[in-house]
Formats: sequence, structure tokens, C-alpha cells
Amino acid sequence: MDREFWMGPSFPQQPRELLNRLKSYGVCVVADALKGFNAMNGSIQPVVPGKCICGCAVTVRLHPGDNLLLHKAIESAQPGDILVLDTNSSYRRAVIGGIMSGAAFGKGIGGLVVDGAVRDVEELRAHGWPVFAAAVVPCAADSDGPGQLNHPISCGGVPVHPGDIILADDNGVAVIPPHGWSGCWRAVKSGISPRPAAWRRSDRGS
Ligand SMILES: O=C([O-])CC(=O)C(=O)O
Ligand SMILES: [Mg+2]
Repeated sequence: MDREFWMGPSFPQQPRELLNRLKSYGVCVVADALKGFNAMNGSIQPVVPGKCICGCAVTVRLHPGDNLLLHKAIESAQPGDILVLDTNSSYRRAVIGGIMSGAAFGKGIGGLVVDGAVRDVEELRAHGWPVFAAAVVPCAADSDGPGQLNHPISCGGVPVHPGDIILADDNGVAVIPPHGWSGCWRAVKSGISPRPAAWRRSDRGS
């Protein structure tokens, strides 16, 4: 297979009940539980304010100024998945706008997190589509490739692996690896109640 169009395997889905529980905590509580690891930096902002999303990451690495692999990701993602895009810090060309977002959200994709640029913001806002991005620009991207789908990427300054849980709201974006190390994951699994202040105090041992 051509490594420049490398597509990784699909990943196990997480139970909706667990994703809803994370959503009820919100990003600030989860970022505290992650102890500052794996929260994206402030370059990634909500394009459509007031949205909260939680789902599994389909990771997409794009060639700067190109969106070919994003078309493939929209085709292959499952309902509820969140497309997380690494554009190699390319902010001059919009990799998605109203038409492609319509295709993505029309098939039930849960959200878009773009370390790069988008356009057609009035359309995104009119539909209330949950899009988080680093920039808004008017120029479209090419669709020639190369690129990679479901391969580890960097987005908002943190690593994102296929199948990581993405939680995003107006405060930012947290990435929760579903394997082990984070207190957040253990707390969520063991069913801690969503009381942010109490959790923060006990988590710090005070
Ligand atoms: O067509 C594109 O490449 C991006 C765009 O404007 C859209 O999705 O509407
Ligand atoms: Mg457009």
C-alpha cells in the first residue's frame, strides 16, 4: 500500500452511556482530572459557540492546503465519530466549508476539530454544526492528497490516536485515551458523580 495514503484499522466504539457521562462533566472538569495532559491549546476555538460534543476520534492528517483524505474520512466514519484534523499547521486554505460539513453531519458525524482553517462560517452557524478550528479563511483547499487516515496525529498541541475520546465545549477540547493511565478514565469508569467542585478537591488530595 502507498504509505502516503495510509489508512489505519478501525477502532472499538465506546458505550454511548460513557460518552454522555463525560459530556455531563464538561471539558474543564475532565482537563483537571487529566492533570493538564491532553487538553488542546487555545489555538482551537469553537466556530459555532454553545456546543458540547463527545465521541471517538477519527484522525486525519492532511497535506498542507489539501483535503483529499478528509473526503475519505467523511465517507468511512461511523455516526457519532469526531473527525480530528492535523493540517500540518496550514492556515491559508479552508479544508472544509458548508457543503462538506453538510455531508459529514448529514451522515451523523458528531463533530469536527480542525487544527487548520475552515470557511462558510455563516452556514455552519445557521445549521448549528459543532465545528472547532484554529482559523477561518475564505480560500478553498485542493483535493489531491497525499494524506493519512486513522494514524496518530498532533492537534492543538497534543497527540491524538484513532479511537481516543474527544470532549469539546466552549472551554476547549480534551483528548481522553481509553487505555489506563489517566485518573479521569478511572473516575469515569468507576462512576464518580458529576459534581465538579467536589471532584476537584478530592482529586487534589485536600
Ligand atoms: O468545497 C470545499 O473544498 C470546501 C467548501 O467550501 C465546502 O465544503 O463548502
Ligand atoms: Mg463552500
